Amino acid sequence: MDNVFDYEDIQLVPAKCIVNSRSECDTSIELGGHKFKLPVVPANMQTIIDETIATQLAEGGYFYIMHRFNPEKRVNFIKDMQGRGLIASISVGVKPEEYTFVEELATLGLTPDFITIDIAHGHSNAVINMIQHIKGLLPKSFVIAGNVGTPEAVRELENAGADATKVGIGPGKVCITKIKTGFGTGGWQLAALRWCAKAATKPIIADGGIRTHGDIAKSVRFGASMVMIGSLFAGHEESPGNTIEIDGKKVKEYFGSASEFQKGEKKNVEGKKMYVEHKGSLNDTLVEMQQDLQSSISYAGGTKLDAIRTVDYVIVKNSIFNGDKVY
Ligand SMILES: NC(=O)C1=CN([C@@H]2O[C@H](COP(=O)(O)OP(=O)(O)OC[C@H]3O[C@@H](n4cnc5c(N)ncnc54)[C@H](OP(=O)(O)O)[C@@H]3O)[C@@H](O)[C@H]2O)C=CC1
Ligand SMILES: Nc1nc2c(ncn2[C@@H]2O[C@H](COP(=O)(O)O)[C@@H](O)[C@H]2O)c(=O)[nH]1
Repeated sequence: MDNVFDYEDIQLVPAKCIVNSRSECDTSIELGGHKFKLPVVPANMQTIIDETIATQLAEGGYFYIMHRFNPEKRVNFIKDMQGRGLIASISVGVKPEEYTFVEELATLGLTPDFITIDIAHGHSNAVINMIQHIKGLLPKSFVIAGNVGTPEAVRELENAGADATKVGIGPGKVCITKIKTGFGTGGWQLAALRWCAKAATKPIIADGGIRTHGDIAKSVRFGASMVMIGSLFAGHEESPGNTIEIDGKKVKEYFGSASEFQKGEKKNVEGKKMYVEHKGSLNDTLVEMQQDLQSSISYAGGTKLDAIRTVDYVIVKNSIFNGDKVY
């Protein structure tokens, strides 16, 4: 791979505007036969989403993926969501008990609309076997598999039956994989996304490294159908993390799914905890994201997300912000 770059190194080039108002621009996206308001999904992490937020998002027309860290709650969660006519979107791992869980769902006649296989190193037989297990027992569930960082991995997971793949090894804000292992797409996530998207025949979800709303448009430009975001969604009133005060300022915790705070032990730790500024309501952020993305579409010279996919771009090597703070 040559010519690597990340979000900060790229600017999209404006094209002639064809709308009179940004409100004419449509940010919606289709995934798995469902239409969602934004190509954005909050990370399936314990300090980002819980059952209440999942319900709020589904009712509001947004995509969501529930995390897998309260495994015993999943059956009732699926029943509850589908009982209300909402999509059921859950996560699984690859350990033996997760195979049993998928069998239990099939026996109960429960088909989640979306199942995400949430594993650090998704290019593995463990994930391929789980994709095949789910597809054998729950063929109507839309399976998202990951995480990966290479075209080979995308092809293998797609060939195994995955309906979408999730790209991003190590670019996350609370990730320490790159430091502890020396591997990953941290620092070149956007280029890795482009590399993977060229090989993909099914949707790609870009995961990790989004620091500004403009990064969502850049992800779409380089091949993402959907963008998974953790840190920008941390710290809201509704966010599950604990709130504390530091120097008189309210902050909320955000920790990695492979951190010792999640695992309850110091074994194979590849995540850390941080505190983020308290941000107000989640809905306000979603509305602002939508407005910013509508503006991106207008700069792309179109009325729909697809307009962004073909815009020109320039590489400006870390100079976009010219030393300024982002906000
Ligand atoms: N996107 C990213 O960059 C990363 C995300 N994470 C997140 O952390 C959470 C925990 O992930 P994960 O540890 O995979 O899940 P689990 O702790 O559920 O581990 C799943 C299984 O995979 C094995 N495993 C984990 N990592 C590797 C590896 N590098 N090579 C071989 N086998 C492995 C584990 O065994 P054993 O533990 O014995 O090795 C275990 O049997 C997930 O939510 C994941 O999304 C974690 C790191 C990177
Ligand atoms: N290496 C690790 N990556 C992790 C961990 N927990 C979550 N994640 C990944 O980060 C993104 C969110 O990234 P952000 O930049 O938007 O904050 C999330 O979706 C996971 O893929 C972890 O412990 N270690």
